[in-house]
Amino acid sequence: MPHYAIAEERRANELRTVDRVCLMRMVGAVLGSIAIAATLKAHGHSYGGLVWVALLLNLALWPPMAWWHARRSVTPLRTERRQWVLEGLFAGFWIAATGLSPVPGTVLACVLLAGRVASGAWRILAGTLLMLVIGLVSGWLMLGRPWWPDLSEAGMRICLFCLFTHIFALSYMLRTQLQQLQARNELLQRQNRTDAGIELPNRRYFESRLVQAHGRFRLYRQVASLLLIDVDHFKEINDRYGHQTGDRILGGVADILRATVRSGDLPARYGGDEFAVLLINANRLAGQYAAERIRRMMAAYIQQDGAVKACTLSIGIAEINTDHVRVQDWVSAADAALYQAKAAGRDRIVVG
Ligand SMILES: Nc1nc2c(ncn2[C@@H]2O[C@H](COP(=O)(O)OP(=O)(O)OP(=O)(O)O)[C@@H](O)[C@H]2O)c(=O)[nH]1
Repeated sequence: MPHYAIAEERRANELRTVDRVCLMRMVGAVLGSIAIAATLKAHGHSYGGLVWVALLLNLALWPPMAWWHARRSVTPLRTERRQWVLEGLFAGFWIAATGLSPVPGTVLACVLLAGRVASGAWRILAGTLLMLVIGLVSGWLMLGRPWWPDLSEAGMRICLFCLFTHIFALSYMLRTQLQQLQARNELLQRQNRTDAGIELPNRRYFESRLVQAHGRFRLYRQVASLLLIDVDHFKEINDRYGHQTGDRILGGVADILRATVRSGDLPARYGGDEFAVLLINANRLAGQYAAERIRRMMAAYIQQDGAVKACTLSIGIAEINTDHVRVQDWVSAADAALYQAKAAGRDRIVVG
């Protein structure tokens, strides 16, 4: 992937995170404002209207402003983290404004800190806590040291409702994120074991399955056969008809392999113009039938495609046996059979 594409993908990921954070910020701002309003309504007459205006601005302006600022930034996540720290100041102020009342204070602290803890950004968390203390102390002094330890039952209920809703919303968001991460992980795993050109399993994955089949034979004597398949004179096909035609023929071989094997078996691209098939519960005779089917289908495909005059396959087969102490011994046996098929004139099957 070119460098600029990686940078673009990273930015797109960061913007998605900014959107998610903004959503949680809006939820937190609404719930926090409800808890603050419930407390102010009971105690905050001394402040006058200014504190309500500040609350309204904090609720209505801050989340969209923070979102807009982060999205416009060259480094959206870094900007977002700075905003997280700044929010500590706001929360500290509101904890002071609610007279250090423990219940709304807990709601505000939870709304502020839970997301930071979930993201594991410990330095940001430390910065946020510092700002919270600064906001709390300066706000408390500025507002005349309000001290309202008691809260009405109705206020308490509202605050508990806000706390519950926030925990619920955060859990739901984390669950959604986890699901997306799992889906992405599965996609990466699939890509990691697939040959991108022709959508067949790649050699690395194939070899891991060979190891399993070898282990099952040694433990339970479960028989298996390995087919190594090579396109004959493929270099000539490339040279004569061009690489695009060559690629199409390789795609055709892949389709044939996919169509021939049973569900438990595994076809793979072994490298270049070489393919492999692992046949589970198949002895050499079953392997030979499968190989013949593949050769017949290849002949039909070449005739139907019409792009090249002739293109054949050589196939070496090895059924696993007790001489194959290592997996490599089994592969070497199939390789030797393939070599014999080539040496004997190609377009044939040799059972090792
Ligand atoms: N078009 C195309 N060609 C490929 C690809 N991978 C490998 N090749 C070509 O496949 C050819 C393989 O040639 P060899 O295996 O050396 O020999 P061959 O011509 O097939 O002859 P024999 O195997 O001896 O019958 C090389 O020319 C590679 O460049 C691919 O993905 N697409």
